[in-house]
Amino acid sequence: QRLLEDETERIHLCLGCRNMQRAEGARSALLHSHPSAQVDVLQVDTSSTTSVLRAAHEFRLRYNRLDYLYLNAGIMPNPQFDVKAFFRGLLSGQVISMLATGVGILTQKDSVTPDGFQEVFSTNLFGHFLLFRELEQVLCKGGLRSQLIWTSSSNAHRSAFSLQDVQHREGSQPYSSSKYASDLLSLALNTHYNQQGLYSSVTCPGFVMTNLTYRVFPLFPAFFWTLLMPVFWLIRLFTNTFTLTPYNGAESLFWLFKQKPESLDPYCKYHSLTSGLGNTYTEARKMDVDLNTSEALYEALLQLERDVRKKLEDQQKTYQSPKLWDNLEQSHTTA
Ligand SMILES: NC(=O)C1=CN([C@@H]2O[C@H](COP(=O)(O)OP(=O)(O)OC[C@H]3O[C@@H](n4cnc5c(N)ncnc54)[C@H](OP(=O)(O)O)[C@@H]3O)[C@@H](O)[C@H]2O)C=CC1
Ligand SMILES: CC(C)CCC[C@@H](C)[C@H]1CC[C@H]2C3=C(CC[C@]12C)[C@@]1(C)CCC(=O)[C@@H](C)[C@@H]1CC3
Repeated sequence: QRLLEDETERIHLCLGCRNMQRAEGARSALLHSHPSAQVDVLQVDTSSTTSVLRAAHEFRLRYNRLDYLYLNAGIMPNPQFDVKAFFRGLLSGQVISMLATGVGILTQKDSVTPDGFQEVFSTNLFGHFLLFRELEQVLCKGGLRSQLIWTSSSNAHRSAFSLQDVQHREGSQPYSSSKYASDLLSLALNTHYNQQGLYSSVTCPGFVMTNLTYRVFPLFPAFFWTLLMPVFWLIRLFTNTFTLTPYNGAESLFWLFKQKPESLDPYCKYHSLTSGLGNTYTEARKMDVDLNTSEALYEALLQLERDVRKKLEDQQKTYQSPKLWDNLEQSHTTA
């Protein structure tokens, strides 16, 4: 919606969604407000490697150029709200930081996908990485610039992430770990791809009322959140991270669309913020990331990618099934 409202650009949108019914709903809503817009849909489930490879194949058949890839899909499954930690936080000097980041008051219960990956890691990070790798040829094309824009979070925290456990099999904060990993990966992608005209950035939409946040209290009806709105507007006087609406949350995603990518700082996260008076703006904040860790994560993801390709090739040989996508056998082993 924010992109289509920008009348200075004539854009062609492709919505990558796992649920086609919802995708068609989103498409119809966009066409209703922008009847002459070009909006396509493409089925993709970022938690499934075969779905990602199939979607990328379909994308390459349909289009020969991609300028912006918004990597937004994300989950925070089975969130557990730690009431004690919340009240401890309220009494401490850290209230604002706790409300802005949610660090320390939320844990999640993760599961394993049929591919054998942790679901949060696969959905929030690895599926996007694989999609990007598959779309490299349409992104890095003909000396033109292109941008990857990750929806990360201020919940991303170094303490939740471990290079020894990149999928976060062991801990109880897979969401924070996956978002910290996206911050690291973005830095590594800038190191490896800027020369080819590809730039990567991370954003945080702030605290937005969406299905993801409603699930924090699954037993409460939706109007519970509406009742809390005056409390949230009050909190907004003390922290600018309560953007609350998806429209406000998308501020930094749109802002990045308008920037020259080479002017962006690879060590910064771009935050959507809303002032006490309700004015929304974007602010760059330095991330707690370093080159060595980002490189190590990048290598680990490349290895996982090789494993996925090998497994699929073996499956195809065993069952002699026809190839579903054309460049599976292409070597992606060099980085
Ligand atoms: N809400 C907030 O306060 C914050 C959100 N974020 C991030 O913003 C992003 C959007 O979340 P938000 O809008 O809040 O949450 P929602 O749950 O409302 O939306 C998540 C979106 O991701 C899609 N999605 C989930 N899993 C997959 C998958 N496996 N394959 C393809 N699409 C998938 C969902 O599709 P479907 O419609 O089929 O469910 C949905 O459209 C996430 O990355 C989240 O981590 C970051 C900071 C704060
Ligand atoms: C009942 C109380 C009056 C209000 C409780 C509010 C909490 C449920 C929210 C306060 C800060 C919120 C928050 C998130 C989830 C819901 C809260 C903890 C996130 C963790 C959601 C996902 C993100 O990526 C973070 C940036 C959010 C940070 C703030």
